[in-house]
Amino acid sequence: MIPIDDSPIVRDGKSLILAMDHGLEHGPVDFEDVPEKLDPSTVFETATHDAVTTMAVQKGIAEGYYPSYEDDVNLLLKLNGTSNLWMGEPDSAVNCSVDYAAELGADALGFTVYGGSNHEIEMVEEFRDAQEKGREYDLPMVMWSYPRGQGLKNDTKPGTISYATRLALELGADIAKVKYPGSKDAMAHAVQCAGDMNVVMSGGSKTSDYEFLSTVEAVIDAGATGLAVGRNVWQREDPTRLLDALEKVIYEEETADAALEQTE
Ligand SMILES: O=P(O)(O)OC[C@H]1O[C@](O)(COP(=O)(O)O)[C@@H](O)[C@@H]1O
Repeated sequence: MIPIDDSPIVRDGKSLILAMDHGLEHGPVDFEDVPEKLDPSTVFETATHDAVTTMAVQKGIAEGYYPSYEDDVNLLLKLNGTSNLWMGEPDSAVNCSVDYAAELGADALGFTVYGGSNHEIEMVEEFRDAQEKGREYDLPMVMWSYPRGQGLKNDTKPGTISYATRLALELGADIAKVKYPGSKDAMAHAVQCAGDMNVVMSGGSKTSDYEFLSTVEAVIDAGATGLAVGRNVWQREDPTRLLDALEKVIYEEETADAALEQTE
């Protein structure tokens, strides 16, 4: 773990990572209700909001669109990723080198590790190479720490999420991105297992404003340092309004109710 409070992807100790790698991970299905968002520029525009500390994309999106936004958006280059067409045990191809991510202007790196998969050993070794190379550029490493595989029937169980944050700490991540384990207490334990490393919650599929903000409130109360979110922001008709509210809950530690009231 390196000190990351001065990193551009951290604001007052917190982070809001806007993720838009879904075209690879899930396919065009996530854009069915918002076809205009198939144009990555629309999501880069959303990422210019002050609440967003960085935007996470794959190499092709960074190459094609980041040059127009490099003054206004911090780039998190997701180094690996897999399509939903892959039917084997969870695995993720390394799609971009750290050198090339740095050349593209990355401020941070992202890497998925599916602990518990039959491919865990190779993924962890690939993570090792990326993490150590990233240190040469002072690039913080965000681990998408997603225990998943044949042996894991429930990948959001409290014990599993606590294992996910601990695994990220021990392998040298600077931020662990994990699923919500279902309660504030379980999240607090996952944060405790991470030591001094930052922990952010993964957004998940779109829910109501109140439901989403209440979960974020619980996560911040539990000591997590923010969010890595995609669909719950850019699938909304008015992402700016939700980001205004998220800004209040994450950085000002306001309640979901207060944040919603102020952004109506
Ligand atoms: O593997 P899963 O659970 O389907 O989700 C993967 C997606 O979730 C994210 O980690 C976060 O995005 P969401 O907030 O939309 O869930 C993306 O980076 C990624 O594409």
